Order: sequence, then structure tokens, then C-alpha cells
Amino acid sequence: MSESEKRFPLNAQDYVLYEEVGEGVSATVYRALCVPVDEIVAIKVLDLEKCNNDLDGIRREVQTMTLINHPNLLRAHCSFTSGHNLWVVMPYMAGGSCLHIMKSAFPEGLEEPVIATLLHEVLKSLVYLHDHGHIHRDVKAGNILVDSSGAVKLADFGVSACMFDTGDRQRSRNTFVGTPCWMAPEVMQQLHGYDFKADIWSFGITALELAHGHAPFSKYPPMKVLLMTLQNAPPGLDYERDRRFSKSFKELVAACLVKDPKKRPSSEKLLKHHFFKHARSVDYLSRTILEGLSPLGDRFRTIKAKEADFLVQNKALYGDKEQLSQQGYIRGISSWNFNLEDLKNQAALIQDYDISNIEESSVSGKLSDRHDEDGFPAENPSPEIVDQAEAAPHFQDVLDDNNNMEDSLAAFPIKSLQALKGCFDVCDDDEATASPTLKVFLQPDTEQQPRIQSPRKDEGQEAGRSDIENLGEGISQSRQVSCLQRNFLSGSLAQDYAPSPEKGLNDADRDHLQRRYQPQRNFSGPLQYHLKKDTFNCASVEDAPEGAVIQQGGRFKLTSADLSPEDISNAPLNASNWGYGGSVSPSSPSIAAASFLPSLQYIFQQNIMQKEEISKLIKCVEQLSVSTTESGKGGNNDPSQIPTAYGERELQSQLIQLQQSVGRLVEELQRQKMKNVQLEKKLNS
Ligand SMILES: Nc1ncnc2c1ncn2[C@@H]1O[C@H](COP(=O)(O)OP(=O)(O)OP(=O)(O)O)[C@@H](O)[C@H]1O
Repeated sequence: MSESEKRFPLNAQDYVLYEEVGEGVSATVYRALCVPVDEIVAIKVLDLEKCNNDLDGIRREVQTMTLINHPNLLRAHCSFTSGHNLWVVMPYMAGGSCLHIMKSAFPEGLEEPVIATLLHEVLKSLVYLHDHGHIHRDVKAGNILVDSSGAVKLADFGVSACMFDTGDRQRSRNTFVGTPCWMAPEVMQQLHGYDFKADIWSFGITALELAHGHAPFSKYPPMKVLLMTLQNAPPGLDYERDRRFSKSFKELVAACLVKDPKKRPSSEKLLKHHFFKHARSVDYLSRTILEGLSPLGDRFRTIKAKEADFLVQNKALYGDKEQLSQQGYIRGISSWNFNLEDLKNQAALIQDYDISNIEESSVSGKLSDRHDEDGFPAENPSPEIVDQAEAAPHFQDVLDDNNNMEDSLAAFPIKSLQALKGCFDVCDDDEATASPTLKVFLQPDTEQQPRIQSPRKDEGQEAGRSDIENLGEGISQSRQVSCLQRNFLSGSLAQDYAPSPEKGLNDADRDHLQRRYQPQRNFSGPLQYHLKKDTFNCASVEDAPEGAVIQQGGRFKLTSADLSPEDISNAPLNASNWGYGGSVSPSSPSIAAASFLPSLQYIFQQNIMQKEEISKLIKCVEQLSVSTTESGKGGNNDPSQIPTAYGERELQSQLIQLQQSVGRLVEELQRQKMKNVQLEKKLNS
């Protein structure tokens, strides 16, 4: 019987669920047997009751999955409801996702011919989707599935959108959706909406993910990922570090990761890139990446156990909710319930200097000759060169931009993804929903319980968790993940963090945690930010080496090396009172003291500047008075004899103005002094 002739039943009784093979934010995926057809399938089970206002989104996902027809896209055989669950029956992809494959066997990433083959297959699916007006919006290794023969299919249309949408649906393309590390800058920025070029960016990030085993910035909390994506030069393959990869691969990545979406190639054009000459057959994939892998269910259980272990290790750090949310982040789930307050909190904890210290390779300056050829047929220009250079922001700009972080965030139309999903439309309208081609059958009255069963022995796979409770448990877990508000980098945890040397934490995990908490181990971090935001609204960077910028804002820049001891002793504040020059002891009261340091430094510099201004003004006034006196000494009191350029009245009015501004500056100086005194008092107390 050919695939198209097979009729997959719309009744849960006709399926036997085996082990769990995947878990997303909204669903659990099982390997299953379709009894009448005698075929192993995958069934994605979504609890509709727990999806709240997301039903529309789910309906569209299923609709897309049923209507699409391309060998590289995961198409649903059928879907139906069973009790309060929606079952989506699809081909079983025994290799699992590329993410799972890498986690199990290639933690450092895949070989280039494998990457070329995988990306080639994915790109063909994108060409099809884009041709049909769809943006996938969630291209990543976790959504690239491989079957037992090595065939590659792009999955998960949960957040896809249609370019032809209008009205509210069109506006959904202005929403913040996807997974942060893979998200294109224009999707984050929310300025002009975005189009299918957003998928090209995610495709480029996926290429890096396959090359390194993880996406760029994946170790950072989402807020920081946003910042880095927006403010740093696009990530790329490094000439030195990624020596094992070819020039054409580097060029392909660079072509996709251009910040200006207009300068990114279309999927069709990208398909002609000479990198894909390295692509091989899918047999090659099955030989190279699938051979020797244990069954998907086993791998999934192992990965899940590792994650659980990792979370148990860190229970002290997170509340239960945060644990689950963290788990979601580790897995790279698609759906982020971005919460404005959380984002702001995260922004508040980001240390400016961290941004300049990104370990991920930034393209700028490293691939100087990577644009010699652009990897496309000769007629294609390579506009990315200029763009990449422009994209690398000056450190000053980064700092200035950080000052506006709160404003930028306020401008983000951030909603919970659950609420957003209702807007994630595919290119249907209500009539299309009733189209005869649509095989979505809702049977709200059926109250069938799914049969979950251990696999039959002849299938040679070990049974996974296989009772009805497992189903419920799996679903409730995914629900928990989706409903959580993320609260990363809660400052209060910083002091408590003591990594356990015990079981289960691999290097990557440890590294992840260390990075996550690095800013907090720096005791003055969070307070520093609040002070500079609330009190002075200027950027300051502390804990900087000698000569590093200690205050930078507007157009002036002062480094710690610029401050002479004389300046300090002349300062309106007694320097010794506020421990300038590292006299702050590391005991706990000095944590507060240290946190005042940048503020005091700021006031101190303000005072110096004002002093300079006053001296200049005084000099100016003196000169004017001298010239007036000299004119007077000339013995000529006749007003007509006063130099024409300076009439006496003009001089007098200038003098008055100058006196007024001196007065204002003196007042300002007094105010600053008062502030200093208050801060000093606080400091002493
Ligand atoms: N047909 C399939 N065959 C094998 N495994 C599958 C199949 N479909 C999905 N999976 C596995 O289940 C996981 C979750 O599925 P899916 O991505 O569809 O759920 P989701 O809730 O939309 O997830 P996400 O968090 O990415 O939005 C996938 O990452 C994959 O590992």
C-alpha cells in the first residue's frame, strides 16, 4: 500500500502508545503503532484544556502540518481529539532531532559534509515554505528530524506564520516569537515587522549550532542573548578556531548572518551557494550519524535524566518553577513567555563589560577575506562585507545603548506566547478551515483513553514509561514549563551559589552555571546598575582594570588612569572617606560601600568639570573687566571712543550673564555637595 493510499484512523483505540520520544513546550511525543495500518508512527499529544487561549494556534499548526506537501517537511498523517487531548499522527522519525543526535553522540558538533547534507535538505524545505508564503520562524537543530534511512524533515509549525496574512494575522508578524538564540535581530527589534528572511538568519544560526554542538550565546540568559544579537557583530565561524571548516561554509554562514534582512539571500538563492556542492545523499547521513545510536526512546530518557540531574544539583538556586523554566531554556524550547518585568530585571543585572567580553566568535575583523567570493554564482554581489563591518558597534555605542535598554524594552510588544499563539496564522481563512483537503477532525464528544503499552517484543525496543500516568505527567510538565514566568539571574541567589562537585554536572553544565552567575559573584553588579539607573542615569563600568573606563556617558570619557592623586585630594569629597583606590575592604558592610563608589566617582568628576567651567568663566570675566578698565585708563570717557566691537552696554550685559551662569554653577555645586554629604552619611551609617 502506498503512503497516500494508507488511511490512518481517527480513533485513539486504533493506536498503541509506546515510549516517550520527545517533549516540547506544548506537547509530548510518543512512538506508537497504528494497528489497522500496521505502521510505527509518532503521535504528538497536546492537552487542549491546558492550552488556554492557544487553540487557534494549535489548529493552525495542525492545519499547516496537514496541508504541506514536501519531502523535507514533516507532514501529519491525520489528527483528532481524544478526550481533552489532541492527537497529531505523523511519520516516526527514528533518528530524532539533530539536537538529540548531537547531545547523544556529537557534543562538539558535526563534520562539514554531514552539516552540508543536513542544511541542504532543510533549505529545500524552506524554499518550498517561502514559495508558499510561509515563514517557519523556528528553524533550529531541535526541529530538524531524521528518520531511520537518513531522510531529513523540518518539523514544528507551532509558531509559523503566513506572509499573505492581513489585519491581526499580519500583525502577528510583528510579534516576538521564536527561540532567542535563533531569533533574527529584526524579530527582536519589532520595528518594521519581518519576513521570510528571518528564517535565513535562524538557518545561519542553525549552521553554527550544527558546527559547534550548540547555538551561539546559548549559555547566556535570554535577555543577554537579545542584547548580544542586537548590539554585537553577527556571530560567525572563526578563521582560527574553526580551521576545520571550509571557506565556503564560512561564507555561507556569513551570508545568512547579516543584520540587515534585505542583504540576506533568499532561500532559493542560498540553495545555489557552492557550499552545497559538498552535500551528499541521505544514505551518507544514516551511515555517519545514525549508526551505533541507541533507540530514540532510550536516548531521550538519558538526556532527560541528565537534565533532571542537573536541575536537582541546582535546586538550591531555583525555586521549583525556576527549575522548570531553566530546564526549558537548556532544551532550547521554542516558546518564550517573555515577561516584561523579568526582562527588565535581567537587563538590570547585565554588566556592561560582559557585553564586550563575549566568548562567541564575532565575525568582524576575523574573516577578512571571507567575502572574496560570496559563494554564489558569479553575478551575485557581496554587500555583506560592508554590512558586517557596520554591524559591529563601538563599545561606546554599546554602553549608550544600554542606557536606553529600559525604554527599548518598554517598546517591545511582549506578550505571553500562549496568548500570541492565537495570532499565529497560516495562510488560511475561515473558509479554508472547512476545506475538503483539511484532515483535521475534532471529536469533542469522544472520551477515549489512550492505550499506552509497552512495545511488543518483536519490535526489539525496550519499553519506556508506558502507563496512563506517564501521559498525564508528561503533559502536565510541559504545561508547567509553558506557564512559568522566567526569573533568571535573581540577584539574591548570587551569594548562595556554590557549585556542587557531585554527580551529574558535566563541563558544559558547569560552565553554563558559572557563566550565569559570574555577574552576581561580582558583588557590586546589581546595585551598581540600580544606582546608575535611578540616580544618575549614566553608564558606568567598574571592576575595570587600570585605565579602563570608569565613567562614560554623553561625549566625555574618563578613565581611572586619568585621575591624578591631586585631582582626588582636590575633590570636594574626602577621597579616603569613600575608599577610592581599592581601600574598600571585602567584608560585608563594604559591599554597600563599594556599591556607592561609582556614584561618588561620578559626583567627583562632575565637580571637577564644574570647577573647570567656573575657572574658565572667571578668567573670561577677568579679561573682559581688564579690557574695559584699559579702555577706561586710556583717559577717554567718551562713549563714542569705546571700541566699536564692544560697546559698554554689551560688555555689561555679558558680564551680567556670566555672573548669572557663575551663580547657577555655584548653586549646582552646592547641590552636588549636599548630595555628597548625604551619600557620605549613608556610607558611614
Ligand atoms: N515525528 C517525530 N518523530 C520522532 N520524534 C519527534 C517527532 N516529532 C517530534 N519529535 C520529538 O519531539 C520533540 C518535541 O516535538 P515538537 O517540537 O513538535 O513539540 P513542541 O511542543 O512544538 O516543541 P517546541 O518546544 O520546539 O515548540 C521534538 O524536538 C523531537 O525531538
